Amino acid sequence: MNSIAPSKPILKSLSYLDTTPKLSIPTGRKIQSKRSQICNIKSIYKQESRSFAAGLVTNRADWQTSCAILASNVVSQQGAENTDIVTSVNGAHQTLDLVPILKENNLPKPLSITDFSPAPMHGSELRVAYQGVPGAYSEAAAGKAYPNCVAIPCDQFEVAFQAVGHWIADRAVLPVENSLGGSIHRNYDLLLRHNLHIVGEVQLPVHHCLLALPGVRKEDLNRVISHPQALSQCESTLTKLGLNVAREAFDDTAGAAEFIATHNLRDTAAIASSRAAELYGLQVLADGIQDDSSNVTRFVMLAREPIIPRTDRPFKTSIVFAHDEGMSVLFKVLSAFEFRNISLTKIESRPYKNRPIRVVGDASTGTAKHFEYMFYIDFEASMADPRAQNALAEVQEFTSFLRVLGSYPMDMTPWSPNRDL
Ligand SMILES: O=C(O)C(=O)C[C@]1(C(=O)O)C=C[C@@H](O)C=C1
Repeated sequence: MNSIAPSKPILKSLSYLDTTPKLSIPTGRKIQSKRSQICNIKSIYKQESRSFAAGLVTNRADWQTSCAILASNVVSQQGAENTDIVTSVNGAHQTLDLVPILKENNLPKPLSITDFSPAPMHGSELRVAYQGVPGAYSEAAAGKAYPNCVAIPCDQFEVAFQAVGHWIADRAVLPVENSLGGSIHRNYDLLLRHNLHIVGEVQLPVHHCLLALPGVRKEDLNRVISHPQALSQCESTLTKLGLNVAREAFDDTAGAAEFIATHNLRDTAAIASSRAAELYGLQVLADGIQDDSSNVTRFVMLAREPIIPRTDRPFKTSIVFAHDEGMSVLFKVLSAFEFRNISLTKIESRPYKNRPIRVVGDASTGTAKHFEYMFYIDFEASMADPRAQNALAEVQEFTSFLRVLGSYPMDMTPWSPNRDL
């Protein structure tokens, strides 16, 4: 997998574009507001970088000429699509040539909303958008899903969705659920708001490390920063390590590592991958700090077009539905699957009160409807399977709104907690 990026700095944050009506509050901030103990130090630094970046906004020609495919070879490209190449991402650590300052690097800068007007030229490689910076688990997931892809970092989940919608990328690979931290709600909401299709899933074993600048000891730390999911996946271990220090949320794990290196923070550690340590010149203070060794994140692969469902291999189908009369419909929907012996693998509900949805009836006239909740269900059957078709025909009768988000091959890759260590 390669990475693509403009070689000049670009605006990283959607907060810079607050006047753009389409955009909502970035996920990271939303989570932080719920976690009052977590304050985002990054915002302070963003103020500085705004004025810095303002002078460097790239134009179309700039963007196109500066787009470079960097042969970063972030994950091994050996093996076919289904081989588990995550091993090399979370692999055993080599002795690092530790440099106290961040090396001048050619790492890709995240795609931001400002990059959308110019459509960059591209070759035949599949361009895959992910949220985060190089070294993020999402980048590893993109490499696992599409081993020969060009990975495009995006600063927000929303940007990754839009990158596919605007043909900047061909696919997006985004996390939806972690075995310890639970659902990534933001992506459920965005699945509904955007018209992309789920074309696959990939399960990524997540092996966290505690990273700090070379020479820093655990006793020097006042703060641990990372993605909120990563912080929650390591909560008990941090306490066991005696790190009862402030925990602060960051947009992504690798971004937290990069931040420490860029700002030479000797009192701060990041939770991130060993690859992030290598990329940003940090040392690994503790290895495998996730609270459970079988820590897995499930990612979905998104495309503009759906794939044709098949029955010659295990498929999963994801749907979202709602009904105007509250939750009572849920029982009926579940029985439509139970009656046909179809197993459910996931059920999620999201409040949806303040956003009307346009429901098109038989006469093709749209009516704006308000629903209290959206329900998301994944079930183990292909849309080519008559059982699934009959179940959905029944679900459609019970509900006011139903959308198939995708019918796609299940990730059957076997893995064991120790294999990626
Ligand atoms: O921050 C990263 O490295 C990510 O790829 C994001 C993310 C997430 O959103 O859950 C992905 C996998 C891990 O569960 C932790 C963080």
